[in-house]
Amino acid sequence: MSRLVVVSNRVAPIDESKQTAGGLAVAVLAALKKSGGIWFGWSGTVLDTDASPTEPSLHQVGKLTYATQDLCRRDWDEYYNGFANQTLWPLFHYRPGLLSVSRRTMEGYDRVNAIFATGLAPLLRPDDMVWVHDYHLIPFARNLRDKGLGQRMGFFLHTPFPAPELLVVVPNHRDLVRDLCAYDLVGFHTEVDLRCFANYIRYEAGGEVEPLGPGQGMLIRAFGRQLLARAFPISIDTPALESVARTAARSRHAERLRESLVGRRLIIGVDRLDYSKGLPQRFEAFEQLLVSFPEHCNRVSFLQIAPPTREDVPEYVSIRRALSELAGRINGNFAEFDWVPIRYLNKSFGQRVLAGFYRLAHVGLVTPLRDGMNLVAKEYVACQDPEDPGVLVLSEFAGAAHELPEAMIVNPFDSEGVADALQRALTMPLEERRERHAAMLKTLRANSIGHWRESYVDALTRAPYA
Ligand SMILES: O=P(O)(O)OC[C@H]1O[C@H](O[C@H]2O[C@H](CO)[C@@H](O)[C@H](O)[C@H]2O)[C@H](O)[C@@H](O)[C@@H]1O
Ligand SMILES: O=c1ccn([C@@H]2O[C@H](COP(=O)(O)OP(=O)(O)O)[C@@H](O)[C@H]2O)c(=O)[nH]1
Repeated sequence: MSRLVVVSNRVAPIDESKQTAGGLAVAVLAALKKSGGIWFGWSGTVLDTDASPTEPSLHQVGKLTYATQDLCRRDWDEYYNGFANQTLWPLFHYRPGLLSVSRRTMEGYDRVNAIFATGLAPLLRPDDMVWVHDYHLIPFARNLRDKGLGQRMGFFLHTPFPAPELLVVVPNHRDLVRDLCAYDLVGFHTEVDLRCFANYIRYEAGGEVEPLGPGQGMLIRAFGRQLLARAFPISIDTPALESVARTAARSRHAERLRESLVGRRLIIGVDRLDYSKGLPQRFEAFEQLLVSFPEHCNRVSFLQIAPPTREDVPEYVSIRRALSELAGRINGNFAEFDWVPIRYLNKSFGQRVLAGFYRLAHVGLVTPLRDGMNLVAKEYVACQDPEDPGVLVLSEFAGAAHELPEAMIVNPFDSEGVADALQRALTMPLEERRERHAAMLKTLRANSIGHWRESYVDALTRAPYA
Protein backbone atom coordinates (compact mmCIF):
# COMPACT_ATOMS: atom_id res chain seq x y z
CA MET A 1 0.00 0.00 0.00
CA SER A 2 1.26 3.50 -0.81
CA ARG A 3 2.38 5.73 2.02
CA LEU A 4 0.30 8.85 2.65
CA VAL A 5 2.18 12.16 2.87
CA VAL A 6 0.01 15.01 4.08
CA VAL A 7 1.12 18.60 3.61
CA SER A 8 -0.56 21.55 5.33
CA ASN A 9 0.53 24.88 6.69
CA ARG A 10 -1.04 24.17 10.10
CA VAL A 11 0.04 20.93 11.74
CA ALA A 12 -1.60 19.81 15.01
CA PRO A 13 0.69 20.30 18.03
CA ILE A 14 2.99 17.29 18.38
CA ASP A 15 2.20 17.37 22.09
CA GLU A 16 -1.45 16.24 21.99
CA SER A 17 -2.24 17.83 25.34
CA LYS A 18 -1.88 21.26 23.66
CA GLN A 19 -5.05 22.69 22.13
CA THR A 20 -5.53 23.52 18.50
CA ALA A 21 -8.36 25.85 17.54
CA GLY A 22 -8.84 25.24 13.84
CA GLY A 23 -10.78 22.62 11.93
CA LEU A 24 -8.05 21.60 9.49
CA ALA A 25 -5.64 20.44 12.17
CA VAL A 26 -8.41 18.77 14.20
CA ALA A 27 -9.74 16.89 11.16
CA VAL A 28 -6.42 15.94 9.58
CA LEU A 29 -5.12 14.60 12.88
CA ALA A 30 -8.25 12.47 13.28
CA ALA A 31 -7.81 11.22 9.70
CA LEU A 32 -4.08 10.49 9.96
CA LYS A 33 -4.07 8.78 13.35
CA LYS A 34 -5.29 5.53 11.83
CA SER A 35 -3.26 5.37 8.62
CA GLY A 36 0.03 6.91 9.82
CA GLY A 37 2.43 8.37 7.23
CA ILE A 38 4.13 11.76 7.12
CA TRP A 39 2.58 15.08 8.11
CA PHE A 40 4.64 17.94 6.70
CA GLY A 41 4.10 21.65 7.41
CA TRP A 42 5.06 24.80 9.24
CA SER A 43 6.33 24.16 12.77
CA GLY A 44 4.51 27.17 14.23
CA THR A 45 7.89 28.77 15.01
CA VAL A 46 8.97 32.11 13.55
CA LEU A 47 12.73 32.74 13.58
CA ASP A 48 14.55 36.07 13.76
CA THR A 49 16.95 35.00 11.01
CA ASP A 50 17.45 36.30 7.44
CA ALA A 51 16.33 33.10 5.73
CA SER A 52 14.08 30.13 6.49
CA PRO A 53 15.68 26.70 6.97
CA THR A 54 15.24 24.40 3.97
CA GLU A 55 15.25 21.11 5.87
CA PRO A 56 12.48 19.86 8.14
CA SER A 57 12.85 18.53 11.70
CA LEU A 58 11.45 15.03 12.15
CA HIS A 59 9.45 13.70 15.14
CA GLN A 60 7.97 10.22 15.32
CA VAL A 61 4.66 9.75 17.17
CA GLY A 62 3.37 6.20 16.76
CA LYS A 63 2.88 5.50 13.06
CA LEU A 64 2.99 9.19 12.20
CA THR A 65 6.14 11.17 11.32
CA TYR A 66 5.83 14.91 11.81
CA ALA A 67 8.18 16.81 9.46
CA THR A 68 8.02 20.51 10.25
CA GLN A 69 9.92 23.58 9.11
CA ASP A 70 10.40 26.90 10.86
CA LEU A 71 9.96 30.11 8.88
CA CYS A 72 11.94 33.34 9.17
CA ARG A 73 9.88 36.40 10.07
CA ARG A 74 9.87 37.89 6.57
CA ASP A 75 8.71 34.63 4.94
CA TRP A 76 6.02 34.07 7.56
CA ASP A 77 4.84 37.63 7.27
CA GLU A 78 4.62 37.71 3.47
CA TYR A 79 3.30 34.17 2.98
CA TYR A 80 1.01 33.54 5.98
CA ASN A 81 -0.06 36.99 7.24
CA GLY A 82 0.27 38.44 3.75
CA PHE A 83 -0.87 36.61 0.65
CA ALA A 84 -2.60 33.70 2.42
CA ASN A 85 -4.52 35.68 5.03
CA GLN A 86 -4.84 39.20 3.59
CA THR A 87 -5.48 38.24 -0.03
CA LEU A 88 -6.72 34.68 -0.48
CA TRP A 89 -8.68 34.33 2.79
CA PRO A 90 -10.88 37.44 2.36
CA LEU A 91 -11.33 36.73 -1.35
CA PHE A 92 -12.31 33.09 -0.81
CA HIS A 93 -14.75 34.24 1.90
CA TYR A 94 -16.45 36.73 -0.42
CA ARG A 95 -14.99 39.83 1.25
CA PRO A 96 -13.15 41.71 -1.53
CA GLY A 97 -13.48 44.90 0.52
CA LEU A 98 -11.00 43.48 3.04
CA LEU A 99 -8.50 42.34 0.43
CA SER A 100 -5.02 43.73 0.03
CA VAL A 101 -2.83 42.92 -2.95
CA SER A 102 0.91 43.36 -3.23
CA ARG A 103 3.70 41.96 -5.38
CA ARG A 104 5.80 41.56 -2.23
CA THR A 105 3.38 39.13 -0.54
CA MET A 106 2.70 37.26 -3.81
CA GLU A 107 6.44 36.66 -4.15
CA GLY A 108 6.70 35.64 -0.50
CA TYR A 109 3.89 33.12 -1.03
CA ASP A 110 5.66 31.59 -4.03
CA ARG A 111 9.00 31.63 -2.19
CA VAL A 112 7.66 29.73 0.85
CA ASN A 113 5.92 27.18 -1.34
CA ALA A 114 9.26 26.57 -3.08
CA ILE A 115 11.09 26.32 0.29
CA PHE A 116 8.55 23.80 1.61
CA ALA A 117 8.71 21.73 -1.61
CA THR A 118 12.52 21.67 -1.32
CA GLY A 119 12.18 20.48 2.29
CA LEU A 120 9.74 17.68 1.48
CA ALA A 121 11.22 16.39 -1.83
CA PRO A 122 14.10 14.32 -0.32
CA LEU A 123 11.66 12.54 2.02
CA LEU A 124 9.43 11.29 -0.81
CA ARG A 125 9.40 7.73 -2.16
CA PRO A 126 8.29 7.03 -5.74
CA ASP A 127 4.99 5.36 -4.78
CA ASP A 128 3.98 7.91 -2.10
CA MET A 129 0.67 9.73 -2.40
CA VAL A 130 0.99 13.43 -1.58
CA TRP A 131 -2.13 15.12 -0.20
CA VAL A 132 -1.78 18.91 0.06
CA HIS A 133 -4.22 21.01 2.09
CA ASP A 134 -5.57 24.50 1.72
CA TYR A 135 -5.07 27.90 0.18
CA HIS A 136 -1.62 28.45 1.66
CA LEU A 137 -0.16 25.76 -0.58
CA ILE A 138 -1.80 25.99 -4.01
CA PRO A 139 1.57 26.13 -5.88
CA PHE A 140 3.08 23.24 -3.89
CA ALA A 141 2.55 20.44 -6.45
CA ARG A 142 3.82 22.57 -9.34
CA ASN A 143 7.00 23.14 -7.33
CA LEU A 144 7.41 19.37 -6.82
CA ARG A 145 6.63 18.67 -10.49
CA ASP A 146 9.26 21.25 -11.52
CA LYS A 147 11.77 19.06 -9.64
CA GLY A 148 10.76 16.13 -11.86
CA LEU A 149 8.59 14.37 -9.25
CA GLY A 150 5.76 12.28 -10.72
CA GLN A 151 3.99 10.99 -7.60
CA ARG A 152 0.20 11.11 -7.35
CA MET A 153 -0.65 14.50 -5.87
CA GLY A 154 -3.98 15.70 -4.53
CA PHE A 155 -5.19 19.02 -3.14
CA PHE A 156 -8.07 19.74 -0.77
CA LEU A 157 -9.44 23.24 -0.23
CA HIS A 158 -10.82 23.81 3.30
CA THR A 159 -12.32 27.23 2.49
CA PRO A 160 -15.04 28.07 -0.02
CA PHE A 161 -13.94 28.42 -3.66
CA PRO A 162 -15.24 31.76 -4.91
CA ALA A 163 -17.29 32.42 -8.01
CA PRO A 164 -15.03 33.27 -11.00
CA GLU A 165 -16.29 36.88 -11.01
CA LEU A 166 -14.69 37.24 -7.59
CA LEU A 167 -11.55 35.18 -8.14
CA VAL A 168 -10.48 37.37 -11.04
CA VAL A 169 -10.03 40.24 -8.57
CA VAL A 170 -6.65 38.79 -7.56
CA PRO A 171 -4.08 39.61 -10.27
CA ASN A 172 -2.48 36.14 -10.36
CA HIS A 173 -5.80 34.22 -10.57
CA ARG A 174 -4.75 32.42 -13.74
CA ASP A 175 -1.48 31.22 -12.17
CA LEU A 176 -3.37 29.99 -9.12
CA VAL A 177 -5.81 27.94 -11.18
CA ARG A 178 -3.06 26.68 -13.46
CA ASP A 179 -1.20 25.55 -10.30
CA LEU A 180 -4.35 23.76 -9.06
CA CYS A 181 -4.33 21.87 -12.34
CA ALA A 182 -0.85 20.50 -11.53
CA TYR A 183 -2.61 18.17 -9.04
CA ASP A 184 -4.25 14.89 -10.09
CA LEU A 185 -7.22 15.43 -7.79
CA VAL A 186 -8.71 18.66 -6.44
CA GLY A 187 -11.23 18.34 -3.59
CA PHE A 188 -13.77 20.82 -2.23
CA HIS A 189 -16.26 20.73 0.64
CA THR A 190 -19.41 21.24 -1.41
CA GLU A 191 -20.89 20.93 -4.89
CA VAL A 192 -21.22 24.73 -4.95
CA ASP A 193 -17.44 25.18 -4.55
CA LEU A 194 -16.88 22.53 -7.20
CA ARG A 195 -19.24 24.34 -9.59
CA CYS A 196 -17.40 27.65 -9.05
CA PHE A 197 -14.11 25.96 -9.93
CA ALA A 198 -15.63 24.29 -13.00
CA ASN A 199 -17.04 27.65 -14.12
CA TYR A 200 -13.61 29.26 -13.92
CA ILE A 201 -12.17 26.41 -15.99
CA ARG A 202 -14.92 26.81 -18.61
CA TYR A 203 -15.32 30.55 -18.83
CA GLU A 204 -11.95 31.99 -17.77
CA ALA A 205 -9.37 29.31 -18.58
CA GLY A 206 -11.01 28.06 -21.81
CA GLY A 207 -10.74 24.48 -20.53
CA GLU A 208 -13.19 21.58 -20.71
CA VAL A 209 -15.35 20.12 -17.96
CA GLU A 210 -16.88 16.66 -18.19
CA PRO A 211 -19.39 15.87 -15.39
CA LEU A 212 -19.14 12.25 -14.24
CA GLY A 213 -22.56 11.88 -12.61
CA PRO A 214 -24.06 12.84 -9.24
CA GLY A 215 -21.39 12.96 -6.50
CA GLN A 216 -18.69 11.63 -8.82
CA GLY A 217 -17.11 14.98 -9.66
CA MET A 218 -15.91 16.32 -12.97
CA LEU A 219 -13.01 15.62 -15.27
CA ILE A 220 -11.14 18.83 -15.93
CA ARG A 221 -9.02 19.42 -19.03
CA ALA A 222 -7.04 22.64 -18.85
CA PHE A 223 -3.49 23.99 -19.02
CA GLY A 224 -2.36 20.81 -20.80
CA ARG A 225 -3.47 18.57 -17.92
CA GLN A 226 -6.37 16.29 -17.08
CA LEU A 227 -7.49 15.87 -13.46
CA LEU A 228 -10.48 15.00 -11.32
CA ALA A 229 -12.29 17.67 -9.29
CA ARG A 230 -14.85 16.46 -6.75
CA ALA A 231 -16.65 17.39 -3.53
CA PHE A 232 -15.60 15.54 -0.36
CA PRO A 233 -17.41 17.12 2.62
CA ILE A 234 -15.09 16.94 5.64
CA SER A 235 -16.42 15.62 8.93
CA ILE A 236 -15.69 14.77 12.55
CA ASP A 237 -14.95 11.56 14.42
CA THR A 238 -18.65 11.08 15.18
CA PRO A 239 -18.59 7.90 17.32
CA ALA A 240 -15.60 9.14 19.35
CA LEU A 241 -17.28 12.48 20.07
CA GLU A 242 -20.62 10.87 20.93
CA SER A 243 -18.81 8.75 23.45
CA VAL A 244 -16.73 11.62 24.90
CA ALA A 245 -19.84 13.77 25.27
CA ARG A 246 -21.65 11.15 27.35
CA THR A 247 -19.15 11.58 30.18
CA ALA A 248 -17.91 15.11 29.46
CA ALA A 249 -21.15 16.65 30.75
CA ARG A 250 -20.10 15.44 34.20
CA SER A 251 -16.56 16.87 33.95
CA ARG A 252 -15.38 19.53 36.40
CA HIS A 253 -15.65 22.31 33.79
CA ALA A 254 -19.14 21.27 32.71
CA GLU A 255 -20.30 21.04 36.34
CA ARG A 256 -19.00 24.56 36.98
CA LEU A 257 -20.80 25.85 33.92
CA ARG A 258 -24.05 24.11 34.92
CA GLU A 259 -23.89 25.53 38.45
CA SER A 260 -23.20 29.04 37.17
CA LEU A 261 -26.35 28.95 35.03
CA VAL A 262 -28.64 28.36 38.02
CA GLY A 263 -31.32 26.84 35.80
CA ARG A 264 -31.05 29.35 32.93
CA ARG A 265 -31.02 28.14 29.30
CA LEU A 266 -27.68 28.22 27.48
CA ILE A 267 -26.86 29.29 23.92
CA ILE A 268 -23.30 28.47 22.83
CA GLY A 269 -21.04 29.75 20.04
CA VAL A 270 -17.47 28.49 19.47
CA ASP A 271 -15.38 30.13 16.76
CA ARG A 272 -11.91 31.45 16.06
CA LEU A 273 -12.18 35.23 16.32
CA ASP A 274 -12.42 35.59 12.55
CA TYR A 275 -14.46 38.14 10.59
CA SER A 276 -15.78 35.27 8.46
CA LYS A 277 -17.63 33.85 11.47
CA GLY A 278 -20.24 36.64 11.65
CA LEU A 279 -19.78 37.36 15.36
CA PRO A 280 -20.96 41.02 15.42
CA GLN A 281 -24.13 40.07 13.55
CA ARG A 282 -24.58 37.14 15.98
CA PHE A 283 -24.26 39.41 19.03
CA GLU A 284 -26.80 41.76 17.46
CA ALA A 285 -29.16 38.84 16.84
CA PHE A 286 -28.94 37.86 20.50
CA GLU A 287 -29.61 41.46 21.49
CA GLN A 288 -32.64 41.43 19.16
CA LEU A 289 -33.89 38.28 20.90
CA LEU A 290 -33.84 40.11 24.22
CA VAL A 291 -35.63 43.10 22.68
CA SER A 292 -38.31 41.12 20.78
CA PHE A 293 -38.83 38.44 23.44
CA PRO A 294 -38.04 40.10 26.78
CA GLU A 295 -39.22 37.00 28.65
CA HIS A 296 -35.71 35.63 27.97
CA CYS A 297 -34.04 38.40 29.98
CA ASN A 298 -32.39 36.79 33.00
CA ARG A 299 -33.57 33.40 31.68
CA VAL A 300 -31.01 32.76 28.92
CA SER A 301 -27.21 33.10 28.82
CA PHE A 302 -25.14 33.25 25.65
CA LEU A 303 -21.63 31.78 25.97
CA GLN A 304 -19.37 32.81 23.10
CA ILE A 305 -15.93 31.19 23.06
CA ALA A 306 -13.73 33.10 20.61
CA PRO A 307 -9.99 32.37 20.77
CA PRO A 308 -7.98 35.10 19.01
CA THR A 309 -6.40 34.10 15.71
CA ARG A 310 -4.03 35.65 13.10
CA GLU A 311 -3.32 38.52 15.47
CA ASP A 312 -0.71 40.13 13.20
CA VAL A 313 -3.30 40.81 10.51
CA PRO A 314 -4.93 44.28 10.97
CA GLU A 315 -8.50 43.13 10.18
CA TYR A 316 -8.29 40.65 13.07
CA VAL A 317 -7.17 43.40 15.44
CA SER A 318 -10.17 45.52 14.35
CA ILE A 319 -12.75 42.75 14.74
CA ARG A 320 -11.45 41.94 18.20
CA ARG A 321 -11.81 45.56 19.28
CA ALA A 322 -15.26 45.91 17.71
CA LEU A 323 -16.58 42.76 19.36
CA SER A 324 -15.34 43.70 22.82
CA GLU A 325 -17.13 47.03 22.45
CA LEU A 326 -20.31 45.39 21.23
CA ALA A 327 -20.36 42.79 24.02
CA GLY A 328 -19.72 45.58 26.54
CA ARG A 329 -22.56 47.70 25.15
CA ILE A 330 -25.10 44.85 25.08
CA ASN A 331 -24.12 43.63 28.55
CA GLY A 332 -24.17 47.20 29.86
CA ASN A 333 -27.70 47.71 28.55
CA PHE A 334 -29.27 44.40 29.55
CA ALA A 335 -27.30 42.95 32.51
CA GLU A 336 -28.89 42.62 35.93
CA PHE A 337 -26.97 42.51 39.19
CA ASP A 338 -27.24 38.69 39.05
CA TRP A 339 -27.10 38.04 35.26
CA VAL A 340 -24.75 38.89 32.40
CA PRO A 341 -26.38 38.12 29.03
CA ILE A 342 -23.21 37.49 26.98
CA ARG A 343 -20.29 35.57 28.44
CA TYR A 344 -17.60 36.47 25.93
CA LEU A 345 -14.30 34.61 26.29
CA ASN A 346 -11.14 35.20 24.24
CA LYS A 347 -9.57 31.88 25.10
CA SER A 348 -9.53 28.36 23.72
CA PHE A 349 -10.63 25.09 25.32
CA GLY A 350 -9.73 21.46 24.64
CA GLN A 351 -12.10 19.22 22.70
CA ARG A 352 -13.23 17.31 25.79
CA VAL A 353 -14.20 20.44 27.68
CA LEU A 354 -16.02 21.75 24.61
CA ALA A 355 -17.91 18.45 24.31
CA GLY A 356 -19.28 18.93 27.85
CA PHE A 357 -20.24 22.54 27.10
CA TYR A 358 -22.03 21.55 23.87
CA ARG A 359 -23.94 18.85 25.73
CA LEU A 360 -25.22 21.39 28.26
CA ALA A 361 -26.22 23.99 25.68
CA HIS A 362 -29.87 24.19 24.58
CA VAL A 363 -28.88 25.95 21.36
CA GLY A 364 -25.73 25.76 19.21
CA LEU A 365 -25.45 29.08 17.37
CA VAL A 366 -23.28 28.78 14.25
CA THR A 367 -23.73 31.79 11.97
CA PRO A 368 -20.68 32.38 9.76
CA LEU A 369 -21.08 34.81 6.87
CA ARG A 370 -19.14 32.23 4.81
CA ASP A 371 -17.41 29.06 5.93
CA GLY A 372 -15.82 26.18 4.06
CA MET A 373 -17.48 23.57 6.29
CA ASN A 374 -17.64 24.53 10.02
CA LEU A 375 -16.85 21.53 12.17
CA VAL A 376 -18.28 23.16 15.30
CA ALA A 377 -21.78 22.71 13.84
CA LYS A 378 -21.17 18.98 13.45
CA GLU A 379 -19.48 18.65 16.85
CA TYR A 380 -22.46 20.32 18.53
CA VAL A 381 -24.88 17.79 17.01
CA ALA A 382 -22.69 14.76 17.85
CA CYS A 383 -22.43 15.87 21.49
CA GLN A 384 -26.19 16.15 22.19
CA ASP A 385 -28.15 13.74 24.36
CA PRO A 386 -30.41 12.03 21.75
CA GLU A 387 -33.21 11.81 24.35
CA ASP A 388 -33.19 15.55 25.06
CA PRO A 389 -31.14 17.25 22.33
CA GLY A 390 -30.43 20.94 21.86
CA VAL A 391 -31.17 22.77 18.61
CA LEU A 392 -28.59 23.77 16.00
CA VAL A 393 -29.13 27.21 14.46
CA LEU A 394 -26.95 27.21 11.34
CA SER A 395 -25.99 29.72 8.67
CA GLU A 396 -27.02 28.89 5.14
CA PHE A 397 -23.51 30.04 4.09
CA ALA A 398 -21.61 27.35 6.03
CA GLY A 399 -20.64 24.25 4.04
CA ALA A 400 -22.25 22.20 6.83
CA ALA A 401 -25.70 23.54 5.87
CA HIS A 402 -25.59 21.43 2.69
CA GLU A 403 -25.49 18.27 4.80
CA LEU A 404 -27.61 19.36 7.77
CA PRO A 405 -30.86 20.79 6.37
CA GLU A 406 -32.66 19.63 9.53
CA ALA A 407 -30.88 22.38 11.50
CA MET A 408 -32.70 25.71 11.77
CA ILE A 409 -31.15 27.31 8.71
CA VAL A 410 -30.75 31.09 8.92
CA ASN A 411 -29.35 34.02 6.96
CA PRO A 412 -26.61 35.35 9.28
CA PHE A 413 -26.90 38.89 7.88
CA ASP A 414 -30.54 39.04 9.00
CA SER A 415 -30.26 39.59 12.75
CA GLU A 416 -34.05 39.79 13.20
CA GLY A 417 -34.47 36.48 11.37
CA VAL A 418 -31.78 34.88 13.55
CA ALA A 419 -33.51 36.24 16.67
CA ASP A 420 -36.78 34.63 15.51
CA ALA A 421 -34.95 31.33 14.92
CA LEU A 422 -33.46 31.54 18.42
CA GLN A 423 -36.94 32.05 19.83
CA ARG A 424 -38.20 28.96 17.96
CA ALA A 425 -35.17 26.96 19.08
CA LEU A 426 -35.63 27.92 22.74
CA THR A 427 -39.30 26.97 22.67
CA MET A 428 -39.17 23.93 20.35
CA PRO A 429 -41.14 20.88 21.55
CA LEU A 430 -39.11 17.82 22.55
CA GLU A 431 -40.51 15.68 19.73
CA GLU A 432 -39.37 18.12 17.02
CA ARG A 433 -35.94 18.49 18.65
CA ARG A 434 -35.52 14.72 18.67
CA GLU A 435 -36.59 14.35 15.04
CA ARG A 436 -34.26 17.05 13.77
CA HIS A 437 -31.36 15.75 15.85
CA ALA A 438 -31.85 12.11 14.84
CA ALA A 439 -31.78 13.03 11.14
CA MET A 440 -28.57 15.05 11.55
CA LEU A 441 -26.86 12.41 13.67
CA LYS A 442 -27.67 9.80 11.04
CA THR A 443 -25.89 11.92 8.43
CA LEU A 444 -22.87 12.46 10.67
CA ARG A 445 -22.59 8.76 11.48
CA ALA A 446 -22.72 7.89 7.77
CA ASN A 447 -20.07 10.49 6.87
CA SER A 448 -17.56 10.44 9.68
CA ILE A 449 -13.94 11.60 9.34
CA GLY A 450 -12.82 8.08 8.35
CA HIS A 451 -15.22 8.14 5.40
CA TRP A 452 -13.84 11.51 4.27
CA ARG A 453 -10.24 10.27 4.39
CA GLU A 454 -11.03 6.96 2.72
CA SER A 455 -13.07 8.41 -0.11
CA TYR A 456 -10.42 11.06 -0.86
CA VAL A 457 -7.50 8.61 -0.67
CA ASP A 458 -9.42 6.11 -2.78
CA ALA A 459 -9.92 8.74 -5.49
CA LEU A 460 -6.24 9.72 -5.30
CA THR A 461 -5.17 6.08 -5.52
CA ARG A 462 -6.92 5.90 -8.92
CA ALA A 463 -4.86 8.83 -10.30
CA PRO A 464 -3.62 9.83 -12.78
CA TYR A 465 -6.90 10.74 -14.47
CA ALA A 466 -5.16 11.48 -17.75
O1 LIG B 1 -4.25 27.84 10.82
P1 LIG B 1 -4.96 29.10 11.26
O2 LIG B 1 -4.60 30.29 10.45
O3 LIG B 1 -4.83 29.30 12.74
O4 LIG B 1 -6.53 28.87 11.02
C1 LIG B 1 -7.21 27.69 11.41
C2 LIG B 1 -7.78 26.96 10.19
O5 LIG B 1 -8.85 27.78 9.68
C3 LIG B 1 -9.43 27.38 8.45
O6 LIG B 1 -10.19 26.18 8.67
C4 LIG B 1 -11.02 25.63 7.67
O7 LIG B 1 -11.00 24.22 7.77
C5 LIG B 1 -12.07 23.58 8.43
C6 LIG B 1 -11.89 22.07 8.24
O8 LIG B 1 -11.98 21.75 6.87
C7 LIG B 1 -13.41 24.04 7.91
O9 LIG B 1 -14.45 23.40 8.62
C8 LIG B 1 -13.51 25.55 8.08
O10 LIG B 1 -14.71 26.00 7.46
C9 LIG B 1 -12.35 26.28 7.43
O11 LIG B 1 -12.40 27.64 7.86
C10 LIG B 1 -8.36 27.23 7.41
O12 LIG B 1 -8.94 26.85 6.16
C11 LIG B 1 -7.27 26.27 7.84
O13 LIG B 1 -6.21 26.23 6.89
C12 LIG B 1 -6.69 26.78 9.15
O14 LIG B 1 -5.71 25.88 9.64
O1 LIG C 1 -11.45 26.83 21.91
C1 LIG C 1 -11.55 26.13 20.91
C2 LIG C 1 -12.21 26.57 19.75
C3 LIG C 1 -12.30 25.72 18.65
N1 LIG C 1 -11.74 24.48 18.71
C4 LIG C 1 -11.87 23.56 17.56
O2 LIG C 1 -11.47 24.19 16.36
C5 LIG C 1 -12.21 23.65 15.29
C6 LIG C 1 -12.81 24.78 14.49
O3 LIG C 1 -13.14 24.26 13.24
P1 LIG C 1 -14.21 24.90 12.28
O4 LIG C 1 -14.27 24.04 11.09
O5 LIG C 1 -15.49 25.11 12.99
O6 LIG C 1 -13.65 26.35 11.90
P2 LIG C 1 -12.18 26.90 11.53
O7 LIG C 1 -11.63 27.48 12.78
O8 LIG C 1 -11.38 25.75 11.05
O9 LIG C 1 -12.43 27.95 10.50
C7 LIG C 1 -13.26 22.72 15.87
O10 LIG C 1 -12.83 21.38 15.77
C8 LIG C 1 -13.32 23.17 17.32
O11 LIG C 1 -13.72 22.16 18.24
C9 LIG C 1 -11.08 24.04 19.83
O12 LIG C 1 -10.60 22.90 19.87
N2 LIG C 1 -11.01 24.88 20.91
